[in-house]
Amino acid sequence: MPLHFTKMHGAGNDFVVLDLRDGAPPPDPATCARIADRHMGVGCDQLLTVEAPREAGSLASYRIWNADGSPSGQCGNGARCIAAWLVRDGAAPAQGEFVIDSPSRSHRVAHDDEGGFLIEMGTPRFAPDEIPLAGFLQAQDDYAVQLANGERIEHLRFGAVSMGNPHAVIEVADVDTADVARIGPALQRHAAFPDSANIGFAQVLSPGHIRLRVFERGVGETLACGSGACAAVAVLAARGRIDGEREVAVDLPGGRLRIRYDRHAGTISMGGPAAFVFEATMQQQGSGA
Ligand SMILES: N[C@H](CCC[C@H](N)C(=O)O)C(=O)O
Repeated sequence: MPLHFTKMHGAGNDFVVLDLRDGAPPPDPATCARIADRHMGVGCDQLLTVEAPREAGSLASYRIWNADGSPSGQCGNGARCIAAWLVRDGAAPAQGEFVIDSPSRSHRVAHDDEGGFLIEMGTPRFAPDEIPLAGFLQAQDDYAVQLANGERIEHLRFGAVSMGNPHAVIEVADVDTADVARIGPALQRHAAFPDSANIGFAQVLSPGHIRLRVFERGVGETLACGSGACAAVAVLAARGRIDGEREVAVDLPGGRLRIRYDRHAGTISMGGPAAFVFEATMQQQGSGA
């Protein structure tokens, strides 16, 4: 049965969006992975489904599957693309605010003045059992684990937080030379992260400006990670390395996201772009594809 989809991206983090508001079941994880495959399928970092609202006052809900078929509780760039998709569909207002809900919480959405969206991303959770982070009882600004690096053992320091999905944040002197491809998967596989994690590598340029690269759970390094940008600001603000009270510019390889951490309310909001790339219909691949 042909499958209609919309290809979108948020700062280069790309998505296949399916409209399942009629109640049709989402593709199983193996089919999600086949759709996400950049050679045998459409190709995307995540697959997003638009579904009926789960919370009162919400216009729609969305769910998230990574390129390997694994589900996630949050996708910041995906939230902006779902918002843009609903506005273009006429299901959300072209001005003013509205609410959508992800697997982890409801999100108030507003239009920004650059054609993108501001998304309330919720409260960062630092307690180890909320991340989850194993082997630590109390929330810390700084954790340390040992990683095997060939014959050597290296000590890695990081911050950790949940934005509805698990994140580690490693502060580096220069994101361009950070060993993302080795340290990212090694820390994901560490016993400290029983559900794996998205691994951010953050370089502080000033109290209001950071650079970030993210090795995402279920994908690998992406051009941008919205929840990762929120996680980096939360961890760095908790350490006093940036001024979370004002808007922080987070420059990722695919573009800039604007993050504000209201320490009094304890909530984080994210602003950034959402782009449509194409609409298409794919033949549902049978077995052997
Ligand atoms: N890989 C993430 C989901 C997508 C997050 C990212 N694309 C974003 O914009 O937040 C996870 O497994 O938790």
